Amino acid sequence: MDSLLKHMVDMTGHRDHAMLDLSAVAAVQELAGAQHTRVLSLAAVGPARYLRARASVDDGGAPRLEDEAGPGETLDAYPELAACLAAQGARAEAGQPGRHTMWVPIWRGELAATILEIARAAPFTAAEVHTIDGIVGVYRNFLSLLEYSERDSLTGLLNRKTFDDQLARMLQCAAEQESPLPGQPERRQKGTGHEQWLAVVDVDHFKLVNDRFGHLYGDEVLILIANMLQSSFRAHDRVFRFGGEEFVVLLRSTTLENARRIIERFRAGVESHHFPQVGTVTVSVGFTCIKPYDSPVVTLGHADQALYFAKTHGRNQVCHYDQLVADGLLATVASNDTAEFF
Ligand SMILES: Nc1nc2c(ncn2[C@@H]2O[C@H](COP(=O)(O)OP(=O)(O)OP(=O)(O)O)[C@@H](O)[C@H]2O)c(=O)[nH]1
Repeated sequence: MDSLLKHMVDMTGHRDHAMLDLSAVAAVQELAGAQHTRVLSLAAVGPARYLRARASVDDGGAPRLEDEAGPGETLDAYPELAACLAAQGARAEAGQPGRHTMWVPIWRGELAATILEIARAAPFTAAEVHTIDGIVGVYRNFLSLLEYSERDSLTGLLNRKTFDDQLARMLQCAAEQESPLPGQPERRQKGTGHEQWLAVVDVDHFKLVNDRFGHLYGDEVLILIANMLQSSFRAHDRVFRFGGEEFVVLLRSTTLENARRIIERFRAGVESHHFPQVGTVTVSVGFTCIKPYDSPVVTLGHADQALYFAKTHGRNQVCHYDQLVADGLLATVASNDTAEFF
C-alpha cells in the first residue's frame, strides 16, 4: 500500500505532461508487475491512424521520454487494440507464449488520444487488472486537468502559456537528432536542410467580421480556422492560439520548401473555404526559421515582422522573414517597428 500511495502522490504532483507520463508508466510498471510499459499517443494522419510512444520503461530501467520523429507505427499493426478502439472498449489483450500485452485506452468522451501499453510474461491476474484500472483512473483525471489548463477554451488549441516549453522541447529534440550519443548512428544526414519553423497566422480584417456579423459568427470563424490549422499540419507540429485572431504554429524538422508549401496550402485552403454567413475570410502569415541560439521572443519577433510585412503589402499572403531580410525588404520595418512588437 505504501508503494501505491507513493506513486499516487508522485502522479498527482505534476503540472507537466511529460512528468505525468513518466510517473504513470513507473506506477503501472511496478504495481502491475510489468516488464515493459509505454504511454502511446494515437493520432490521425489523413485516413490512417498512428501510434507514437511518449514515455516508456523497461524491466529494471528508469522511465524515459520518447520523442521519435515521424508519424509512428500504424494502428493496423495492432489489430486487438484497433478492434477495442472501434468498440470503445475498456481494454484489449493479446497473448502469446512468454508475452502478454494489455492496452488501456484513456477515453475522453468518444476520443482516446492516449493509450497505456503494459507487457509481461504471465497473463494479468484480476487483482492486477483492478490495480491498473485504479492507476488509469487517476492518470485520466490528471491528464484532463492538465489539458484544461493548457488549452484555449474557444478553439481547444494550445494556449500561449505552453509555448516556451513546447519550443524548448522541439529544439532539444532537434539537437539530439543532429548530435547522436556516442556510438549511436546519426538519425538524419546533416545538410539536408531540415529545420524547425515558426509561423504567426493572423486573420485579415477580423474586426470587420465581428462588426458586420457579430461576435458569435466571429467566434465561429476562429473555431473553423483552428480546425483547418490542426488538419493542415502534422501530428508532431504544434498549433497555438495566442489570443484574439492570432495563431502560432511550430513546424518540426522540415525543409524551407516544405514549410512554405504547407503554410501556403493552409492559406489557400482558408481563402477557398466558404464560412457560413460570413463567406470568404483570408489570413496573412509570417514565418521564420527557428535558430536555437535565438530566444523565443526574438524568434516570435521575426515571424511577427514578416506578418506585418504581409499585412502592409496586400494581406492574404505568406511572407518568409529570412527571405525578406535577404531581399532588403524588411530593413525599414525592422528598425522602425521593433518596439511595436515587444
Ligand atoms: N469574435 C471574437 N473576436 C475577437 C476575439 N478576440 C479578439 N477579437 C477581435 O478581433 C479583432 C481584431 O482586430 P484588429 O486587431 O483591428 O485586426 P483586424 O481587423 O483583423 O485587421 P488586420 O489584422 O490588420 O487585418 C478585434 O475586433 C477584437 O475584438 C474572440 O475571441 N472572438
